[in-house]
Amino acid sequence: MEKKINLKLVRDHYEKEPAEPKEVVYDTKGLNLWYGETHALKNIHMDIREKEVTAIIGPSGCGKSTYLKTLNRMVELVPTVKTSGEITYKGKNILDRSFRVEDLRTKVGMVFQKPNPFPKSIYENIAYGPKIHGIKNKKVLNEIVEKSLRGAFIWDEVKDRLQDNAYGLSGGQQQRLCIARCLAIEPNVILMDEPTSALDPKSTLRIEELIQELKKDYAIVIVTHNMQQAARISDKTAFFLHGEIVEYDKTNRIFNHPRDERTGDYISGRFG
Ligand SMILES: Nc1ncnc2c1ncn2[C@@H]1O[C@H](COP(=O)(O)OP(=O)(O)OP(=O)(O)O)[C@@H](O)[C@H]1O
Repeated sequence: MEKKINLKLVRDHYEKEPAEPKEVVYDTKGLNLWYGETHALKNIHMDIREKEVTAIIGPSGCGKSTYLKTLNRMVELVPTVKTSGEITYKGKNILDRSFRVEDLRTKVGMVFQKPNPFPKSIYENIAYGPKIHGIKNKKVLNEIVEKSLRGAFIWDEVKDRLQDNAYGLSGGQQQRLCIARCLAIEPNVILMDEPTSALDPKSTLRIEELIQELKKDYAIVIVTHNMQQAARISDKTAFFLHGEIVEYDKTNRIFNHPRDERTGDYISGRFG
């Protein structure tokens, strides 16, 4: 017997899927990157949107960190690096030599695997960036420090010890301090390279909660080896393998209905 399709149900289903209204912050088109002879990124196409968490997953050496460091041009610190293709940030090609890297660094903050506070007071860690950008007024600096520490969920823990050295904080606190340091420059994007891999489960959970808050205001790109973390906190996931993107889609889709067998094998732990 012929099975009738209920068109109303089909329409309702698609209408529930919101169109993508969010602005594209980064658009990567045909990006290739070489470290000398090593072809580390191959024909990458990927857009990154505001107010979303984009996770990058894949086995060791597949190019995740390289891609992240290309987004703020940190990768150029390696002298043998060559690129082709383009990455536009708000419509401008950041790989173009005429694009001033300083302009990018004020809009794009980065958090690393190991917390890396400066060997200075908690207060100075936050005030440092704004001071470099010319803010001298003590009252304004105080406000920025408080707002940034509050934004990174760490104000209550440090408000009575702002002049203490940041090295006296726990690892999880140091990582939230580093996130607060990013917020102080009022970025649009926060890049995170395995930000919880050096933290205990409780501190990890706090950072994950913080990421969920931050995405209301920022585009967040996170490299993670932790599949549960990617599934819990990201809106979109890109699966990298041998320098290529195998699949890039909504996180739900990647984890529940991957289109490529290799994606399914990786997320279910069959390799990597
Ligand atoms: N500074 C460098 N000089 C030469 N080759 C490099 C350099 N950094 C990375 N590579 C190479 O580029 C490829 C991608 O490395 P990348 O660090 O981006 O991978 P990854 O997916 O982030 O790995 P992991 O999960 O282990 O951090 C690897 O083959 C790596 O050996």
